[in-house]
Parts: sequence; structure tokens; C-alpha cells
Amino acid sequence: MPSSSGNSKVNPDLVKERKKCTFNTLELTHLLDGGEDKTRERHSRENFFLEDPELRSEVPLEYLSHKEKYEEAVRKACILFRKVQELQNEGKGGMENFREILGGQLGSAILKDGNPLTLHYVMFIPTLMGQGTVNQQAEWIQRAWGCDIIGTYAQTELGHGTFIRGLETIASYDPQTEEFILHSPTITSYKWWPGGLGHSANYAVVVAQLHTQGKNHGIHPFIVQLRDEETHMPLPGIKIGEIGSKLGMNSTNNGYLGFEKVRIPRTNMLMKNSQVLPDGTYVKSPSSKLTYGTMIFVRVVLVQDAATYMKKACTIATRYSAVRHQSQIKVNEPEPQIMDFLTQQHKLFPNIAGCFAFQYAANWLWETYNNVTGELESGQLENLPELHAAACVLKAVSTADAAQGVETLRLSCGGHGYMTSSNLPSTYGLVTAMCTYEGENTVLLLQTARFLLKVWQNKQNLQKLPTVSYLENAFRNNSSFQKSVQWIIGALQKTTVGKIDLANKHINDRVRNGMAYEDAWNSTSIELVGLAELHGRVIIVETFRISVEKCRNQVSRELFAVLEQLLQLYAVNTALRCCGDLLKYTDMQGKDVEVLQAWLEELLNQLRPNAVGIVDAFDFRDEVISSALGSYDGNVYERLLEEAQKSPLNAEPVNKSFKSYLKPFMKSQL
Ligand SMILES: CCCCCCCC/C=C\CCCCCCCCCCCCCCCC(=O)SCCNC(=O)CCNC(=O)[C@H](O)C(C)(C)COP(=O)(O)OP(=O)(O)OC[C@H]1O[C@@H](n2cnc3c(N)ncnc32)[C@H](O)[C@@H]1OP(=O)(O)O
Ligand SMILES: Cc1cc2nc3c(=O)[nH]c(=O)nc-3n(C[C@H](O)[C@H](O)[C@H](O)COP(=O)(O)OP(=O)(O)OC[C@H]3O[C@@H](n4cnc5c(N)ncnc54)[C@H](O)[C@@H]3O)c2cc1C
Repeated sequence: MPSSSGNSKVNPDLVKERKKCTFNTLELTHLLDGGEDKTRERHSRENFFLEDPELRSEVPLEYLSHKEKYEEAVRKACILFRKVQELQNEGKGGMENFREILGGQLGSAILKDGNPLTLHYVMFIPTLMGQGTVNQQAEWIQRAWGCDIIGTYAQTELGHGTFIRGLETIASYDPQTEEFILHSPTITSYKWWPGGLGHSANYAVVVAQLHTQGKNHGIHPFIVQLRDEETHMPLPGIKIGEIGSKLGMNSTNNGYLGFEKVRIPRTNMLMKNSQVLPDGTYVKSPSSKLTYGTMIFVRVVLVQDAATYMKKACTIATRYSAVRHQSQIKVNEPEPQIMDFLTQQHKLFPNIAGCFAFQYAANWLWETYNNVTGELESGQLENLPELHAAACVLKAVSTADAAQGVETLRLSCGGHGYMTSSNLPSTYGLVTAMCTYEGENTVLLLQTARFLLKVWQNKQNLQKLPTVSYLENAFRNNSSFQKSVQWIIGALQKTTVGKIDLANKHINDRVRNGMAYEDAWNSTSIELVGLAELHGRVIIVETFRISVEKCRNQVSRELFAVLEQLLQLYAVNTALRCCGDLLKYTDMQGKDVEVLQAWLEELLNQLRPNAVGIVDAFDFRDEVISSALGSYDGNVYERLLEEAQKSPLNAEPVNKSFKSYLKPFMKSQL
């Protein structure tokens, strides 16, 4: 079934491409969705949301003012959330709804520049669930779930985003009244960034330094009412507003917030993990890092979202590359489809392979997250550090690759990729933000490096840790070069171990030479970031390999062949990206790099006939793609012209500036 929503005539180049496809695209769609039933359910959700006329906009977003964009976004967000509640009430809810309507699948199709209410579901409710006691959940979750109150997650401040132990907002306990007093002592202690904080939310989880009985116990989460529930006016002592225009996400209403001695009841501290008793006694959490739980959750879901945005951008650029003709390969021959240029295939196909790699990594991480959080519920904390390390590195690698990939795909569309109507600029705006929020990527890679060095130094428990068990044996892997995925994975593992060992040695050398450990860490941190990233790539390629292998007897031979090609392309492209390291740490030689390069070119050729089929199988409706370049019918030029007509400047043949400025200027004599 085509993903097109219109009845327009399909561009002949795309017709030709679809005829060439060697596998059944529907089979791939079902595989990616997790089964035919899941595809049907997704289609039904898409119809439910996308066919609601109220969720369409009269005027393209880019021609609205900042204020109008926000107002239109709130209008749509309310309809969207009401519809989600309807689905929940009918028992058709579940995680898939939230993933789609808040993320890149449907969310960014309906609210192209972000949703001002996203944080309510993505962080406010998950924090209540993860950090609240049973009583607190009973009190707050129902109200939040029904959207009687709208919340956000206010952690970052003007002065600190990364180093959250350095947050300055203070919550000091007053046992006389059994209240906390929230205060912002400095300008840098103002909360800055929370989504929806500006003018949408009336409650927030505020992360603040807890002071009781004269002692600072570090950061803790508190539920704070910000605005009157009827009038929406800021409550006394609350200084609140929006932070202003940004590179992208201009509808998300990111806000600032200061407190002037605002009092909240003691019971508004989220006390599942640590408590303050009525007399002010502090009861410690089993692990101070349990406060960071919501951040792990969001990092985990972002990996899937990175894959979704990549799929969208790949669909746009691949369809466009099939219909766009330019230049000549041979004189006197017609201008080829730009997809026939090898360099164009090199821009497109490794990114298409990346979509699969990140989707499989996201599936694995989600399952791991659920297992480990289940263990945490029963007080078992043993696997938390490994989950944290895996979530950090996979979030960092997937979002960085997605941002780079979307930009490469935008460039692959030449000038038309620069048009807002291609939907690639705003997709880039959404994806590049992911590299910063929920933990800046370099910082997250350093967290993973910290974990890796620790397990490398201790070594004894390696076999118990699935993501790092390879460290034990990879050093001894002396297999000589082979043109195989298995060899590449072994080589990446051996390289990671070599880099960990060397970085560890450099830290130790520096310490031996008199440096403090922390300074030695900083001096070695370029190496640390590199080894963490490579470890992430080991997880991704290995998960991709296992996932494809599992399909061997489940899918047709034709589809399996394509999945294998995608896996091989992802692996060989990864190997070539880090071939300097592979040459250094494995037995690979210069001539082997040539073999890898030739293999990459061979795979690009093999995938060429199926490129459009693969992106068709991602099965985005035109409304979701939302691009003049990427529609199912490929009528690019008609759509570009149609979109241009929507420019307000084209509403009149002569603009008034002609009379006011241009004409007097042109007629003036100096
Ligand atoms: C039916 C279903 C119902 C479901 C209902 C829910 C609804 C569903 C919702 C969603 C569905 C999916 C939606 C998908 C769509 C997604 C769209 C997303 C849009 C998002 C919009 C924007 C969101 C952005 C929000 C933010 O940015 S919030 C702010 C985030 N801030 C950060 O991330 C700050 C980064 N900094 C840190 O994390 C830390 O400060 C630090 C860098 C880790 C350092 O901390 P610290 O100094 O304390 O640590 P260290 O001293 O370095 O280390 C100490 C030890 O602690 C370990 N550690 C650190 N962090 C953690 C952790 N998180 N967990 C565990 N352990 C941790 C560290 O490893 C050290 O260990 P050691 O043993 O070595 O000592
Ligand atoms: C679109 C968007 C939405 C957001 N939404 C929210 C929200 O809803 N709620 C919320 O609380 N926050 C939110 N944030 C804030 C976000 O979480 C922070 O911006 C992020 O954690 C990075 O912190 P920072 O801005 O302080 O960057 P900084 O930490 O100042 O980073 C600047 C540079 O310093 C480097 N650096 C910092 N520390 C280290 C280190 N230890 N080692 C090496 N290098 C380091 C970084 O790598 C980076 O290059 C949002 C941000 C954005 C962009």
C-alpha cells in the first residue's frame, strides 16, 4: 500500500524505481513495525490524528510571528492531548501513542516547530511515577494524567546545565510550618530552558538543593505550583517568562523561572528515594543517582526518535535524488538521476543503513531499560551503572549521527534542500537540539568513558556485564583481516580495548608524574571521548548483526538479502570512518583499507535499485514527511511552486515598499 495520501500522477522516475525494487516493501514495513497488526494499529492512529481538520494549519508556520506560532502550537497541542486521552479511555493507549504523538513520527508532523506541552508527558509524569511515593502518585498522577494540571521539568539554570550538583536554587526546610522555602539566590540560579515553562505549564518538578537542619543534602525534586489554576497568573514570588527565539523549536515555549522565598508543603518533595521527616530529619536514598532516573528514561527514548528523524530525512532525500536530473556522466547522454552519482549514493545509503542501526539499538535499549528499572523497583541497583553508560553513549552517538546525517541529506538536495518547504531545515533544527538537551553529548560520552575505565581497572565482573563482556577477550583476538561483518565487529572491539588501555595508561602516567587524577582525566579526555564513542559503535553494530540474524528464518530471502546489505554497509562505513584507529590497533593493513573501500562501493551499487523501495517501506504519509521534495508522487517542481505561492509577499503583485523606498531610490539623482 503506497504511503501517498493524494491521487496525483506519480513521477515516472519513481514508478521506474518502484518497479526495480527486488523485495516486498510491505514485508519490510511490517518487520520495522513489529508485525502486520502493529502496522494496522499505526495506520489507524495516523488516520485518527492526521485526518482531523482541526489539526491542520491555515497558514504555513514560517509565516507566523513568534507569538502566533506559540498560540497555534497551544491550540493544536490541546487537541492532540485530548485525542490521546480519548485513545487511553478506549484502551487503545500505551507507549506507542506517546512515542508517535510526542516524537518525530506524528508529533513533528502536526507541530513542526515543537510542542509546548511535550514535557508534561515526557518528563513531568515520568518523574512523578519514578520519584513519587505511592501517596504522592495517588495525589498527583491522576490530576496530571487527566491534564487538570500541566507540568514541566525545571532543572537547568542559567549558570548550570551539565553540572547539576552545582545548581543554586535552594529548598530550605522550615520545621515550624512543615514547608520548604524555594529561593533563587543569584541571577545564575534562575531556571532556564524547561519546555512549556514560559506560558504553558502551571506546575513544575523543580530540582533544587535541599537544606535541612543546617545541612545541604544535594539536589532533590520538588513539585511546585507556578500559576493560579483558574487565572493562570504567576503565583506570588514566581518570576516567570519565555526565553526567546532559538535556532529551532520555536513553539516549545522554553522558559525561565526565579523564586522569591516561595513556600510549598513538605509533602511536595518527591520522596520515593529520600525523605525529609516533619521534624526536618533527612533520610538518605539508597543511591543518590536515583534522582537522575528521569534523565535516563528520556535518553533511552531519544535513540528511537533520532532513528525516526533520520528515516524522514532519508525518505525526502532519496525520493528527490530519484526524480532530480542534473549534469552528465557521459557526453551526449541524457542527464542522469542524481542518485546515479556514486558520491550521491555515498551521502544517502549509509544514512539509510543508519536508520536500521539506530532502530535496532533503540529496541535493545528500551528492553534493557525496562528490565533494569524493574530490578530497581525491588531494590536491586547492580545493573544501573551499565544502563546509565549504555543510555549515555547511545543517546550521544545516535543524535550526533542523526544531526550530521540530516545535514548531509539536506546538502544532498542542493539548493532545494535549503528551502523551508523541503522540511529539512526544521528537521535539522529539531535534531541538532537533541545533541545538547538531556545531557550534552561530550559530557555523556565522558560518563560512559568513566564507566569503561572503571570496569577495565576492576576487570573481575566483566562476564556479568553484557555490553562490556567483550573487553575480556578482545585483546587476544588475532584474526587476520577478512571482508566480513564479524571481522569488523571483532576489530572494533579490539580497537576499543586498545584505546581504553592506552587512555588508562596515559592517566596513570600523568598521575605518576604528579598530576591530580582529575587533571589527568581532563588531559586525557579527547582520548576518553573517542573510546566511548567507539564502544557505542560496537554496541550498535553488534545489535544490528544480532537483529538481522534473528530475521533469517522469518523474512523472505529477497528481504533478508537487503537487510544483510544494509548491515554490511553500516559496518564497513563504520570501519572506514575509524580506519586510522583500526590500522593502529589491529592487524589491518593499508591494502585492507582498499578492500573495505571497494566493498563499500560494491554495496552502494547493490543497494541502488532498492533505495526508493527501502524508504517507501518506512511508510511515512505525505503529511508526516511534509516536504515538497519527498512526497510519494515525486512531483517536486509543482510542489515547490505551490508552496512558493503561500509566501505572503506573493499575495499582491507590487509590494508597498516599492513606492516608499525603491522607486524614490531608483529615481533619485546624486
Ligand atoms: C502506558 C505508558 C505510560 C507512560 C507514561 C509516560 C508517558 C510517555 C512519555 C514519553 C514517551 C516517549 C516520547 C518520545 C519522544 C521524545 C521527544 C522528546 C522531546 C524532548 C524535549 C526536550 C527534553 C529536554 C529536557 C532536558 O534537557 S532536562 C535536563 C537534562 N539535563 C541533563 O541531562 C544534565 C546532564 N548532567 C548529568 O546528567 C550529570 O550531572 C552528570 C553529567 C552525569 C554528572 O553528575 P554528577 O556530577 O553527579 O556525577 P559524577 O560525579 O560525574 O558521577 C557520579 C556517579 O554517578 C553516576 N551517574 C551519573 N548520572 C547517573 C544516572 N543518570 N544514573 C545512574 N548513575 C549516574 C556516574 O556514572 C558516577 O558513578 P561512579 O560509580 O563512577 O561514581
Ligand atoms: C532545546 C532545548 C530544550 C531543553 N529543555 C530543557 C528542559 O525541559 N528542562 C531542563 O531542565 N533543561 C532543558 N534544557 C537544558 C539542557 O539540558 C542543557 O542545555 C544541557 O544539559 C547542556 O547544559 P549547558 O547548556 O549548561 O551546557 P554546558 O555544560 O555549559 O556546555 C557547554 C560546553 O562545555 C562542555 N562541558 C561542560 N561540562 C563538561 C565536562 N565536565 N567535561 C567536558 N566538557 C564539558 C560541553 O561539552 C560543551 O561543549 C534544554 C536545552 C535545549 C537546547
